[in-house]
Amino acid sequence: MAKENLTIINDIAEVAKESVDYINSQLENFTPERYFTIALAGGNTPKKLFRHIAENYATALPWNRIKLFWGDERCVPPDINESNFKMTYDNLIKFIDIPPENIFRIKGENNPDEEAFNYSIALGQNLRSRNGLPSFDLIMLGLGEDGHTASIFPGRLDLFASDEYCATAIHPDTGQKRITITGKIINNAAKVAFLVTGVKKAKVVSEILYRVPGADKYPAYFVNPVNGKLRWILDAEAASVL
Ligand SMILES: O=C(O)[C@H](O)[C@@H](O)[C@H](O)[C@H](O)COP(=O)(O)O
Repeated sequence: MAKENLTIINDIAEVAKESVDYINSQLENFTPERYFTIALAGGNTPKKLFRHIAENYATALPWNRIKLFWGDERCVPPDINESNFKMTYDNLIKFIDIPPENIFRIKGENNPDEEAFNYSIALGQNLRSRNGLPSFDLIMLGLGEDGHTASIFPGRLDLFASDEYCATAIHPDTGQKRITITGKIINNAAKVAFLVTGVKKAKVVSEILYRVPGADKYPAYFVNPVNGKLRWILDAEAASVL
């Protein structure tokens, strides 16, 4: 892991400012009709980041030129707390002036197989094509203590070889049905940024970053954008055994 791909933060404000500056700098170089496409992470870690952006940068981004997607979603209705969409809505979307047509919710309440297919179509229709596959401008990923990312869990490394853009998955502990983008889509992004906090993630972060033997059991180990950039953004606790 090249050290320049690793940032240890003291405050989520650093990530918020860097994210806003990066998206604006990219949009400055895009043709006027081109959108910035981003796949957001779910879970709890993004909450503080989203809320900081909502409170400090709600008008600092041209939301009409940004399309929001998710890297994964739980197969639940969008109005319950388990929903990654609800988490994003409550902490970001409800505070920003983004056109509804720029929000591509994974409809987790629908039939998972059908929705995975429908979301794959949406990716193909809305993302730039690179290497013959849809390419996000930015994918934000979280990391589970078991080394999963998006909803690619241990034992499902086949989702890094799959030619599908999206797939269904099952949370190994809860049995919860999920829909996730696949490894090829993740690794076809222009930029992928892990945001990981907390001491509970420190061991898996260290094993992945230092490629220790056996770390290839972790799906996140295989995140390495073919033409893009990979960033690990950690707080001091998550970086505590590096
Ligand atoms: O739907 C999800 O839960 C996420 O996409 C998942 O990949 C998450 O990023 C990790 O499980 C970390 O979750 P926390 O941020 O809650 O630790």
